[in-house]
Amino acid sequence: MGKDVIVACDFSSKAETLAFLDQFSGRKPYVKIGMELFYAEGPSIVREIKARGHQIFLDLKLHDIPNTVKKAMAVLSRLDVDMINLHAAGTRAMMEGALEGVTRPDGSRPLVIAVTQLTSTSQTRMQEELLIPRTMEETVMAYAANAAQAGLDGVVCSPMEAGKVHEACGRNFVTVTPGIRFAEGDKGDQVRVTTPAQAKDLGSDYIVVGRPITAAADPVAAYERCVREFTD
Ligand SMILES: O=C(O)c1cc(=O)[nH]c(=O)n1[C@@H]1O[C@H](COP(=O)(O)O)[C@@H](O)[C@H]1O
Repeated sequence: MGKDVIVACDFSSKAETLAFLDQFSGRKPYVKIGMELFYAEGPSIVREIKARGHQIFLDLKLHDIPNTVKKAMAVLSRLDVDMINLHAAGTRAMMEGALEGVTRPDGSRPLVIAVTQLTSTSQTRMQEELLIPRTMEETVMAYAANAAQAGLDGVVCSPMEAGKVHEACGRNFVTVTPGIRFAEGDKGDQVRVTTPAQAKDLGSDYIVVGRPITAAADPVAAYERCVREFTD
């Protein structure tokens, strides 16, 4: 399962995104389309990038009452994406609704994964601002257990928690891990951060990498460095 680098295409226009992807010439990186690009361009950007031969993680982080999420997922299921996410904090009922909604009439569906605690959240902020009186690891593990119980395929977490998630939920339960920086890189707003090589050693299935690739002087070289560090 996995062992791939997903490139977060956090751009605000189709033109910028396609120009970015064109630099990869023959290569077809796994692409994440998030809120910025989806809100700017709508479903057509998903179809266009899919038609170019990329696998797509649609990252809209749904979080609402179960019925609303189920209906939204049913609409999104018409897009041929490979992975889609929602917030585990929406509870098991919401996650079960999402799974039902995203399953197409022929039984097929993308991988459905739940965001546990954002990689930009520290344990201190989680405890003091979100009033969750547990350790980060306990919280991520509890959310992962809920996601597994709801029938989801995996979670978004930091590489630091990936090993424990696999121990508790099984090797096939997918860990998708943002918060990736090169050793010399700037953390920016990320808090729970590792390098691609550390993510590999910690057992992540997929790493999600945005600015270390998109803002690099040579994005293709940065992508290739991620692939080398994560998969070699
Ligand atoms: O669901 C996500 O993809 C996600 C979850 C999370 O906990 N942390 C996180 O950074 N992300 C996304 O992963 C990407 C990370 O981007 P960079 O920080 O630029 O590498 C962004 O598109 C975030 O929206």
